[in-house]
Amino acid sequence: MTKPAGAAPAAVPARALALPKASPGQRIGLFGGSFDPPHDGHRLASLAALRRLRLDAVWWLVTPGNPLKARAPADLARRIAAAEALARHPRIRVTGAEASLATRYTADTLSRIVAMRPGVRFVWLMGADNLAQFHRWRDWGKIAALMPVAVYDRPGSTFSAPNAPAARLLAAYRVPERSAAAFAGRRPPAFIFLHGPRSPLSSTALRATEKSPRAAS
Ligand SMILES: Nc1ncnc2c1ncn2[C@@H]1O[C@H](COP(=O)(O)OP(=O)(O)OP(=O)(O)O)[C@@H](O)[C@H]1O
Ligand SMILES: O=C(O)c1ccc[n+]([C@@H]2O[C@H](COP(=O)([O-])O)[C@@H](O)[C@H]2O)c1
Repeated sequence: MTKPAGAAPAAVPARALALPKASPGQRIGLFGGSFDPPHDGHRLASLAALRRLRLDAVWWLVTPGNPLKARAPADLARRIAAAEALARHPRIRVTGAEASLATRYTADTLSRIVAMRPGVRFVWLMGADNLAQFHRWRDWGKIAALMPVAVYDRPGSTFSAPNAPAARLLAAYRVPERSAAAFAGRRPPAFIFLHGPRSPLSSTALRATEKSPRAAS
């Protein structure tokens, strides 16, 4: 049932606010996103990263809000619940930990996560569209210095992403796809562009096709 406009945000369950556990040496992909709503494109990119980068798990970091997006996303509890329902994979973990860390910018979030889970080999994952604006993120160079960055191909960004300002600046650290299996163990900065099956899905398109109960009847 659709939530009435103006309803108070639902509470995020405590288990979803805690940072997941990981052991030193484990390889964890961090996939930050609005997930508003989550879709199979998120799942496709996550499963490809799990397999190609030989990750132990991918954590979906459902953000309280992308600092570059003016539009506020749907409430966090709903997005987390939807992401959990969609992920359905033993190695994909959905977390709202960024909200409890009370960080707004990814560089700050990742600094905290690295400090809280010493010895874990984290990789920052993002779709190719985000690489195009990565140079506009706060302290993006700090992110690249903190952990290897893996970019997954996405329709509309296949050819533009490698020419994005951040991609040019990271070009000297680009690792060929044939070395993907050892990528998570590399000392940052390291950057890889993964190609594979692409999904045309986007949250923007899904929001546009969402029907109100009145329109659906
Ligand atoms: N179809 C897709 N293929 C590859 N990566 C994707 C795809 N959809 C989203 N991503 C990546 O997933 C991460 C989270 O994206 P997000 O939750 O904003 O979804 P989105 O579909 O891009 O949403 P929106 O249309 O609202 O911007 C980003 O790194 C984004 O690049
Ligand atoms: O830190 C920043 O400056 C920054 C700017 C834009 C986006 N991000 C993060 O990038 C991730 C993807 O965002 P989105 O909205 O494209 O799903 C999400 O974790 C955001 O918080 C971070």
